[in-house]
Amino acid sequence: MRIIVCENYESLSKKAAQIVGSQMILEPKSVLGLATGGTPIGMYKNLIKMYEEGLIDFSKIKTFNLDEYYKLPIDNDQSYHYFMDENLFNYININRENIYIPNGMSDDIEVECVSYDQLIDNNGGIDIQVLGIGNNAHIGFNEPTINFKKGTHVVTLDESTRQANARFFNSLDEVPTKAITMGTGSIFKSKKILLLASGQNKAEAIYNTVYGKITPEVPSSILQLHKDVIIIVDKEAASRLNENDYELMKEYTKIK
Ligand SMILES: N[C@@H]1[C@@H](O)[C@H](O)[C@@H](COP(=O)(O)O)O[C@@H]1O
Repeated sequence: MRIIVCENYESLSKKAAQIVGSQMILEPKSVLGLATGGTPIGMYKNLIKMYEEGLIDFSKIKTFNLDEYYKLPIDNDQSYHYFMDENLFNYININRENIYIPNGMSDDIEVECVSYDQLIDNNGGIDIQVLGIGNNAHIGFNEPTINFKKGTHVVTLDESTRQANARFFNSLDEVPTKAITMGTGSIFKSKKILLLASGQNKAEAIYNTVYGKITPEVPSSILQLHKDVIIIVDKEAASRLNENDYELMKEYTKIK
């Protein structure tokens, strides 16, 4: 596990985009695993900027998103399909056929789950998976539970997750109660994992991710066993980590 602590959210976002961008430059046919939530928005802004400057090209890139709400129409402005269009896909030269997001509207959700994992495998697996983290240490929508789920599945959202995500909806009642998510197993199979966290409210989840017991009650703790994980956090999210365990990236605050 490599931990990079950035001065603030802005430098964290730049650093994350540089890591994803360098993967794309080295392998223009990369398969990217993408995340939603507030945290990766800054990284997406930086990737769009890098694309506009001609540094990176999405024409041969494939993307797989982690999750989607269950039975929320994709044209709803809170769906993750909508989020991805608004925050990345509408501004880059990605081929729409290369975008994969779980279909929470599927009439046969079991088939949807199995085929999503097969699609990832058939495309050679994910080269770099971007993750945010919930306050309760969920990754994707893998909530704290009694066993790590292997593949893509439907999950009932924790009340705390619904409350945290209610800020994007008009009211808590509108937040779906279920979601479809890649399993911790599907996430773990990614060749490289980039976990992003910003703010004091993520400090405990990051502490438990790095030092905690590996348990499905802290879904992100499984990352301790992965061979290539980079955690990028700002100072607030890193506030409970031991300084000897991380690299401080002061210089990234100076990049324009
Ligand atoms: N399913 C997403 C997660 O993938 C994300 O990591 C989490 C944290 O979101 P935020 O970055 O807004 O704190 O929110 C949602 O629950």
